[in-house]
Amino acid sequence: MRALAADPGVGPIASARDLVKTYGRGEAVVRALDGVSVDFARGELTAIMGPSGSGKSTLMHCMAGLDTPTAGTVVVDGEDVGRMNQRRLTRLRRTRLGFVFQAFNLIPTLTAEENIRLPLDIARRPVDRAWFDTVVDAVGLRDRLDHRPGELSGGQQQRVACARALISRPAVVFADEPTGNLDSRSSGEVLGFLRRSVDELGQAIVMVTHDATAASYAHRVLFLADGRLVGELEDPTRETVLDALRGFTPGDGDGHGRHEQPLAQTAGPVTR
Ligand SMILES: Nc1ncnc2c1ncn2[C@@H]1O[C@H](COP(=O)(O)OP(=O)(O)OP(=O)(O)O)[C@@H](O)[C@H]1O
Repeated sequence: MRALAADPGVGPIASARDLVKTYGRGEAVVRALDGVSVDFARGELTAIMGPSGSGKSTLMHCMAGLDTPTAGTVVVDGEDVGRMNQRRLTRLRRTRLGFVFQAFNLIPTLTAEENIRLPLDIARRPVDRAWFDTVVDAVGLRDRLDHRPGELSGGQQQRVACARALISRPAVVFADEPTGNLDSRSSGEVLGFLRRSVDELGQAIVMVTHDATAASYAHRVLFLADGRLVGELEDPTRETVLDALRGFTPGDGDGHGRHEQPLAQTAGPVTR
């Protein structure tokens, strides 16, 4: 893969401060996020883990402007997401953010190449051929560009979705369970690509996952429990992630989870 110098910039590429998100009212209120402060670094793959219902997707959706926080601030690439109207939010998502979902969400009637170019075509922006080639070679899809999704394996389809997420050179790619529908070999291909796109292309990626192996590809893992950040691991391995997860005791009453090993407790923003 050809290494391109990423804009080093200054400060985190995305941050949240005191993020609260509640759903419902009165007795039925659910506090999905309960005061989350976090920084996501440039050129870093961050995994978010935690039990079902701990707020992982809500955090990602609030960071990406797909959901509106009840309180707190979200800044992405220097812009205060909470102050944007719908038109500016849509523009931010189209031009500055990339998305990869568990269901690949490819357009079945378009070829792999057309799917990859789609965000640029929708935004009526020209395709930078050199960048297109870099991304296509990085995902290893050069000889599949004329194929439609139905003619591709699950892993290949997800690699098309990854290339589509990167084609507009987004500030951040948000990946929600990107390997949830893949076998272990295809998962390895997709995760290897995501990690290389960070290390060699300077992309920032935030990935929600339940899978300790997937999390081990990250530079850093954040752990959520009951809408709060309860710990983090640097340079994780599958074993250290599993150890940390074993430290959670769902339903332990205080709602904060516990850890067998000294994960950083997150009273303030989690930063690298
Ligand atoms: N649109 C909604 N309306 C009401 N409650 C919601 C809504 N979205 C999420 N919740 C609740 O907020 C809490 C956090 O949900 P969220 O989907 O963020 O968790 P998660 O950690 O991503 O879970 P999972 O791993 O199961 O996907 C849960 O209790 C969930 O039921």
